[in-house]
Order: sequence, then C-alpha cells, then structure tokens
Amino acid sequence: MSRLDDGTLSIVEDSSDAAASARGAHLFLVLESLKPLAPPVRISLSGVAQVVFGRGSSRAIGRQQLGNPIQLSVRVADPWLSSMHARLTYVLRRWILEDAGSKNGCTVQGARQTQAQLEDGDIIELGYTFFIFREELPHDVGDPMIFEAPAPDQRIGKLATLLPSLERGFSRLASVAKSTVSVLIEGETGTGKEVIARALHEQSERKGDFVAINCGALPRDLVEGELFGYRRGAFSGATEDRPGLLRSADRGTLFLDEIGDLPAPSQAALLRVLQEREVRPVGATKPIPVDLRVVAATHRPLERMVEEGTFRADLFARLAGYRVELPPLAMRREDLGVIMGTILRELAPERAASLEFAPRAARALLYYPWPGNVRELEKCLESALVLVGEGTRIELEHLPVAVQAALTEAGTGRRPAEGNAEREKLVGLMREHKGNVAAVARTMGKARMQIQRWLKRYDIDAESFRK
Ligand SMILES: Nc1ncnc2c1ncn2[C@@H]1O[C@H](COP(=O)(O)OP(=O)(O)OP(=O)(O)O)[C@@H](O)[C@H]1O
Repeated sequence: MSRLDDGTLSIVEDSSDAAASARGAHLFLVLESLKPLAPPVRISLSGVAQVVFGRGSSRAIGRQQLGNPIQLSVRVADPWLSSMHARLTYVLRRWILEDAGSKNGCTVQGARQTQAQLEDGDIIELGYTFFIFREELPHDVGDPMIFEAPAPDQRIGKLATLLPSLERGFSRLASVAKSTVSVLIEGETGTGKEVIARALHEQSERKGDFVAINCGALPRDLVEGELFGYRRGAFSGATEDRPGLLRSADRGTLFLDEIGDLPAPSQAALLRVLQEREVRPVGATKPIPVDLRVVAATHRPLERMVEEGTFRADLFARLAGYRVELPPLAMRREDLGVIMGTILRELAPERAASLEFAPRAARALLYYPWPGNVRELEKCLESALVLVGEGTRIELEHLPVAVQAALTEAGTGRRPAEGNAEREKLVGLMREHKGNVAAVARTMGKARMQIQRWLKRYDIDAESFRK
C-alpha cells in the first residue's frame, strides 16, 4: 500500500510497489488440471539456487536440505509427472528450466523445450500442472518463501490472491471495513469491484443494508429524486413521499457503482450529503440525518476526469479515502487457479471436488486474454459445467470458441496476447508523446511510476522516443 500525492492510500498492485521492499523472481503453481481445487502456491526464488520438480504421493513443496544455497523441491501428485521431471536453475543471473529426463516433457509458452531460459510471465507446463514464472515481482522481504492461497473459510468474502501486494491490500481491507472511511474501487468491468464492496459491508458489522446503485443507469432527470428521495408534490408525478436510495442505506453501506457517470449537478448534491451527513429530499424543507458508509466504483479514469474538469475534485477527495485498484484478469494470470477454484466451488458445490480440466482446456484457459475479466471467466465455467452434464472432466470443446482459439496462440510459443496488446498501446502513446512519461500517464489516467514499471516490464526504452 502506498500513500499517493493527494494523501490517500492505495493498494494498487503496481502502485504499491513503493511499499514492497524488494523485487525478486517468483514461481507460481497456478493450477493442477486434475485437481483444480488444490490450493495454488507462490514460491519466492530469492536466494534459491535450484528447484527440482517431480511426482510425489502427495503435494510437498519445501527445502531439500538446510543451509545455503537453497535447493527447493516441488512434488505434486500429478500422474503425468515423472519422479524426476525438471530442474530450474539460477545460472549467470538467468533462470534456466531443463528437462530432467521426463517421460512427458516440459512446455514453456506452449512450446516443447528440453532447455529454456525463462522470461517474465512465462507459462510452464510440467505434466498436467501449470506454473507461471515472474522475474521481478515486487514483494516484501518479510513475505514467506512458500505461500499457499488461503482456504475459502480464511478469506474476506471470496477475495484471494497470490500476488504479494494485492494480498497485502486484501488483508488490509478487513481493518478498513471496520472504519467508516470511504473506499474507491477502480478497475475494468468484471474485475470484481462489487465483490470487494460486498466484502467490505460484510466485514463492517454495520447493521443497515448494502444498497447498490448504478449511477450510469439512473435516468438523468430523475437522479436526484432517486438518490435523495422527494416529497409528495415536489414535481409532477411525485404522488407520494419517497425516501430515496441514500436513506435506504442508512446505517449500512452505499455502493455507488459507475460513479464517473454521475452528472455534475448530482455530484454537487452528493458532495453536500457526504459533508453534512444529511439528505434533503427534493421538495423538503428540512434535511434528514443519515449514517452512511460509502463505497464507490468506477471503470473510468477518475483522476483524469478531475484534471479535465468533468469530475469534481472535492468529491473525488471525499470518495477516495482508501483506494483499491483491481488489475485486469490478464494482468493477474497467476490468480487464475485461485479464482477458478472459487468459482467452481460456488457454481457446483456438490461436485466441485470431483471436477477436472483436460490439459488442453486448462491451457486455453491460461492463455486466453479475458477481456471481460472475472465475469467472463465465470460465464465460461458456468456454460462449461452445463455442457459437461453428468461428467466430471471439462474438455476443450466445452469452452467458448474464443477461449478454445487461445490454444493456437499457446502453440506458437509467444507471450500471451494481452502482453502484446498492452505493449503496442504503450509504444503508440510513447511515440505520440515523444517519450514524455508524465504525459502518457495523464492520458492513461495512471500514476507516472506505474508507466515506468510497465516500460521496464515490456523492455521499452523511453529515451529512444525523445530523439
Ligand atoms: N475473486 C473472485 N472470485 C470469484 N468470483 C469473482 C471474483 N471477483 C469477481 N467475481 C465474479 O465476477 C463477476 C463480476 O464481478 P463484479 O460484479 O464484482 O465486477 P465489477 O468490477 O463490479 O463489474 P462492473 O464494473 O461491470 O460492475 C461476479 O459474478 C462475481 O461474483
């Protein structure tokens, strides 16, 4: 979590890098295709010289022996693994994956390899088990070397992640929830903003209701009546007193979804409510006190809207007491296994434990760019379960055609599509702004530090655009 220039707090995965005291290579055990509910694991490779992979009678991840250099052993009860399957070794500042004489081989970015130098974001398949390698992930030196995704009953709502900074952010939500500080959740559509808002309400122990309002869906001329209520006769059609949505959230949580869509006059009225802690229904002479906890969400770059003058700076400051930015799913592929496990448990509680993914299906799920984020993943698994019927194995053909097509991408050994698209977008903007990182940050509605991290991640030289 980091303190932003405006004094608010942020738990953005990238923005919180400042709080992370180190960067280092990590390996994620993302998914066991045959046991999708088995908890995914993050392994820090700091100080590690070698990791050996092989089949075990049960999952066992740990040090091979005490002392330095650290040698780790990753044993998974995957019948497709050989007892000595592969080795990952740190050589001349590079991580090299080598097949150790396995029967079924090693696959990196969809291509069979006997030896490969790993790159950031590489997807590795050993047997039917999927791993992701991250070269320079921000983390805390105090983070455990081996971190297993928390069991469902240990989570805040259904929030779980293997990414160190997001994990720190999620665990802080529990204490934020108990306060009345307003929370602003930013993220693309379907990333789980409402899930966070509901989790905050559940943890808050507030007695009132959770009231969700989609600010973008309110008819423009009725916004204030809907939000603040009205007195009978306040306007034609007001045939009775209406309390309004804000008052129905009294002593509870008011979730203002798509806050960026709130028209300017309503922004001013909402600001008054938050400042005065009272609501004045349309046509009423006296305000009514309300006890509100406000959680707002947006997929629009609110900070940029403030700069452009389309969103009030004072309202933004009020709403952004604590900020959460949810990355797009394609930027947190390491969490695909955790999230799929949660969704399968939710959609099919009775049979989730017996479900498995055919490896080709698992591969497609891992490579697909998920433009619709977690919502799209949820719909994809929902329809797959219908198509599986009484069966227990989710095959490639049970997945939507677009997801199936991701296999072709996987087969080429290239980076996942999202990486290319992100990179191209960034290169385009860097060219347009002649290498001015601050200008690119403004255009994207992101912090300058974040753009710098992306430049590093995608190996883009800002200097080359300044000539
Ligand atoms: N971490 C998660 N684990 C399991 N399911 C999740 C998770 N996050 C989101 N979902 C599911 O994905 C769907 C979309 O989530 P949600 O509605 O919270 O997204 P959103 O960001 O608020 O979307 P929008 O911007 O379109 O309102 C929901 O059905 C939700 O249950």
